[in-house]
Formats: sequence, structure tokens, C-alpha cells
Amino acid sequence: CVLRQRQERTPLQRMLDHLHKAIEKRDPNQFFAWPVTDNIAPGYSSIITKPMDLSTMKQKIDDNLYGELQEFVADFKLMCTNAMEYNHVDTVYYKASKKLLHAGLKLFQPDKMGWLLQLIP
Ligand SMILES: CC(=O)c1cc(-c2ccccc2)c2ncccn12
Repeated sequence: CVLRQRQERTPLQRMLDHLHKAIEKRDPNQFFAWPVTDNIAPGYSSIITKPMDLSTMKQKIDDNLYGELQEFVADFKLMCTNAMEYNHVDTVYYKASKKLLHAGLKLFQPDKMGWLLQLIP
């Protein structure tokens, strides 16, 4: 097998690592940590066509699949809106996703991102 030498983290990857950690901290129950399975959420895979979760987002950062910040933000929004689509408004999951969405979007605001945006040449 070809030994893949350790790839250097690009400035964008380092910034996304930071944002990913900040989002994880805002999901203390780890509702968004792993893909939602049909076992825990009946019919999920037939209702949600584009699933997304934090472990998948982490893997995409590591595989350098995000070309720019907006692609990361889009996956974050997808993860939250999926939960608001599948779960009824009076569930813990709906409420947690709404709260996480607003907390996350505050993170991405330029003024909050100031020093982070310096990282990208
Ligand atoms: C994110 C989401 O929709 C979700 C996470 C979970 C979940 C529950 C416990 C542990 C981890 C995730 C869940 N359970 C039932 C229905 C929906 N969910």
C-alpha cells in the first residue's frame, strides 16, 4: 500500500477544525455527533434525503473536501434543518437543532470570525 505521508493542514482546515470544535461544544447531548439511524428514528432515511452529522463533517475536513467556508456552513445548516424537518416542533431534537443553528450562525458572523479569517491567505 502507498504510505500516505501526513498531509499538512491548510489554513482553511485549521479554521474549520476550530469551528467544528466550537459547534461540538454546543451539542452537549451529542444528538448531532453521529449519523441518525433508522433504528433510533423510524423512517429517517426515507424522509431525509441528504443526511449530515458532525462526524461526517469532521471526516470531510480531514479529507480536505471543503473548498471554502460556505461549503462547511451549508453542511452545518443541512444538519440542523434535517432535524427540524424530521422531528416535531415539540421534541428535544427539534428544539436542540434550532438552538444549535442560531448558536452556529453567530459563530460564522465576520465580526466573531475576525481573527479566524486572518488565517486564510
Ligand atoms: C438529530 C436527530 O434528529 C436525532 C438525534 C437523535 C439521538 C438520540 C440519542 C442519541 C443520539 C442521537 C435522535 N433520536 C431520535 C430522533 C431523532 N434524533
